[in-house]
Amino acid sequence: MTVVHPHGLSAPTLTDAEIAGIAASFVDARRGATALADFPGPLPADLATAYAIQAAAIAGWGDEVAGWKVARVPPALEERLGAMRYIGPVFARGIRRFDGGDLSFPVIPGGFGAVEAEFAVQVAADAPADKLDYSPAEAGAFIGAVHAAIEVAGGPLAPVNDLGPTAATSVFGNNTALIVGERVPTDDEGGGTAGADALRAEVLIDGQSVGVGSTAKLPGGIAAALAVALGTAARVGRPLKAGQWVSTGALTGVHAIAIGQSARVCFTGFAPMSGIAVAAMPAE
Ligand SMILES: C=C/C=C(\O)C(=O)O
Repeated sequence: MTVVHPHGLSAPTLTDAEIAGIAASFVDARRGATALADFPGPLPADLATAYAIQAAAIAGWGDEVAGWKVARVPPALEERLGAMRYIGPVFARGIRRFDGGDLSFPVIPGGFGAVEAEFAVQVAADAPADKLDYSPAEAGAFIGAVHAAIEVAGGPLAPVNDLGPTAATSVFGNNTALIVGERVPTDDEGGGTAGADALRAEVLIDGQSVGVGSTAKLPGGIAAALAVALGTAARVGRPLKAGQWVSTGALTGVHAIAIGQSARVCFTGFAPMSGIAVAAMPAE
């Protein structure tokens, strides 16, 4: 497996052989839809090493990166990791448009699966490769549209959430899929987020409410999350492209879901998005 050191980050603290071995384990497990009971090598101590593993796994997976998920670093770990958020790839084959019908949420048996109510931004313009830091105001210029969305989080690594953000970043960012729902109207049909900020989201699992929330749960709001995606994607050598999607973080929490359970994700005034968690199939 090819290992490259992302040019915009500090040098990884694991060897190239360790990075390649861990990435290969993640690619094999995802391809075979088989679970991993533990991290398949030394757990990275820092996000730069986790991104090097993620980059090798992306290269080994072989699908187009069509967007990124942005996730929170738990506040207690922010200082040690030097970040409030991390990102992970959303692959082209993992993006689905909600058409009003029943959904399915793939979960690897024995792995980890979760659903999250999120807003997904469609990127308005190609980002420059050499700009590595963005303010939320600068990021706002890249917002083409905002849609209600569901992140299907998870993957093969069962204890991913206990192991923390370096594990989640390494294992494809702990993302399985992104379901893009209705577009949120804005006054100018451009890049404003006021329409999204006014909405409330709720997630129900097996008919029971497990969380309510809004963009008030996103520190700095949608534009701040997008700023992290813009900067970090450039740092790992994959600057955002027009048309890509960025899911901007959990509005109501990370809601674990087991195969056979149902989830319903509701945004104020929008048609609910409902589906069942199903066993992920091995990739062809
Ligand atoms: C399991 C993933 C976590 C997120 O997606 C988040 O914090 O938004």
